[in-house]
Formats: sequence, structure tokens, C-alpha cells
Amino acid sequence: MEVVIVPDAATGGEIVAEAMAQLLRRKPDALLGVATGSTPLPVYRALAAKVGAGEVQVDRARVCQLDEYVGLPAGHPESYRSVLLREVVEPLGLSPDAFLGPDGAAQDIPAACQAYDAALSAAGGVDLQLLGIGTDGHIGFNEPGSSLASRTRIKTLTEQTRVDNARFFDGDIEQVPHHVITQGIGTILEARHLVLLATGEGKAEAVAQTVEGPVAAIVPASALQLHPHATVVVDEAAASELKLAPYFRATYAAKPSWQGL
Ligand SMILES: N[C@@H]1[C@@H](O)[C@H](O)[C@@H](COP(=O)(O)O)O[C@@H]1O
Repeated sequence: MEVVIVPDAATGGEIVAEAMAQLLRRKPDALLGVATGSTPLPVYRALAAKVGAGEVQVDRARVCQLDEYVGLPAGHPESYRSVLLREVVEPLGLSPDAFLGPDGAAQDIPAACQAYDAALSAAGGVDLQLLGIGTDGHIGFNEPGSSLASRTRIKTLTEQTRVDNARFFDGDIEQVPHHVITQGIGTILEARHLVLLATGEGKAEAVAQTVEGPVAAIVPASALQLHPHATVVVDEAAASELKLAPYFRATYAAKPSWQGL
């Protein structure tokens, strides 16, 4: 696992967007796994700027969803599909056909989950999966206690996650669905490169447990320790509880210039 400590969220966004751009220059039809929440927004802005400046082409790029609320009507502005169409697909000028996601409004949710795992495999697998992290250490919507071998499935949100996400629903927790579909931790670990981005002091404890704690279902993001190519990009505030921070800084400062993330 590589830990990159950056001065601020904008720098983190730039570094991750550049990693995506490098991937797309090498593999123009790469499948990018994108995440929701506030943290990844600087990445999407930086990538759109690179596209606008002609630094990378995305006409063959494909994007896929990490998780989705269950039960929101199709087209609800806070469904993750709507959010990602608005924040990623449209700004990059991609066709909605280049976008893969699970159907959170399906009648048969287990079938929709299975179909999504099958669609990801049929698409050749995820090349780079961007992840945020919940304050309780969740990735996607894999709440604490999730099996580290889990596949895409329905989960029930914790009260804390519903409180955290109420800001997207007029601050009203009653509007936040209880159920979600999320790529399982086993599904996420199949992506070729995992990039977890965390900013702000509120994520410091979860980041420390992810990077320096034991691999345990109680901290779902700690499963990244099992992945051969996982990168954790954190700002100073999110890095503030890392004991190995001096080592991570020295390692990144000495990184050969030819080596991307
Ligand atoms: N399902 C999403 C996660 O994928 C995201 O990482 C988390 C953190 O969001 P934020 O980046 O806004 O803190 O929010 C939600 O729970």
C-alpha cells in the first residue's frame, strides 16, 4: 500500500486525476470506477479540466458505479446514478451508454446485484476504482462487519451513515434510504488499482485504522491491505493520526519520476 500525503484536497484531486489520465493514455477504453460523496469532486473537476485542455482523450472511456440507494425513484436527483451523471458523465462529455451501474429501483434486488457483478466482469473488470471512506471506515456502502469476501449485495445503512448523508437530503434523515446496493469488498478488491482519497480531520481515525490497524471487517477499508496495488491519498488533516507519516512522506519524496501512482 502506498500512502501519499498532500497539502490539501485540491492537490489530492489533481494527483488522482493525473493517475486516471495516465491510465486513459495507456488504455483509452479503461473502465474507471467512480465514487460519490464530497471527497472525489476535486478529482472529477481536475479530470474535466485535463480533458478541456486536450491533455487526455476520454471518448472511449467507460465509468461504473460503486454503490446505489435502494428505493429512490428513477431519476431522483440524489440517486447515485443521477449524481454521477451530473458530476462525471456530463462534465467529461461521455455518453450515458459508457456508464454502468446497478438498478436501485429493481423489483428483484438480489438479481440486480448479481447482474451488476456479471456486467462488471463482462466489461473486463474495473481498471482503477476510486474510493472515499466513511467516518466509520466503510468503503462503497460496506458498513462495519461486512464480509471481506462479499459480492455486490443489499446492505442496511448504519444510523451514523444516514446522519452523515442527510446533508444531501435537505438535512432530513427521514429521507435517507435505509437500504443500498453496494459492490462487495470482494468485488472492489478485483479492480486492478484501488485509489482511496480522504480529506479532513473527520476521516483521520478511519484512515489510521485502514492503513495501520489490523485487517478486520469492523474497518471495511482495511481490506485495502490485501490488494497488491492500493494507493491512499490523504491531506494533512486526514493523515494527522498516522504514526508512519514521516516514512510515507520520505517515500513519496524519493519516488522515481517515471513511476505513477
Ligand atoms: N457511499 C458513499 C461512500 O462511497 C463515500 O466514500 C462516503 C463518504 O463521503 P464523503 O466523501 O462525502 O465524506 O459517503 C457515502 O457513504
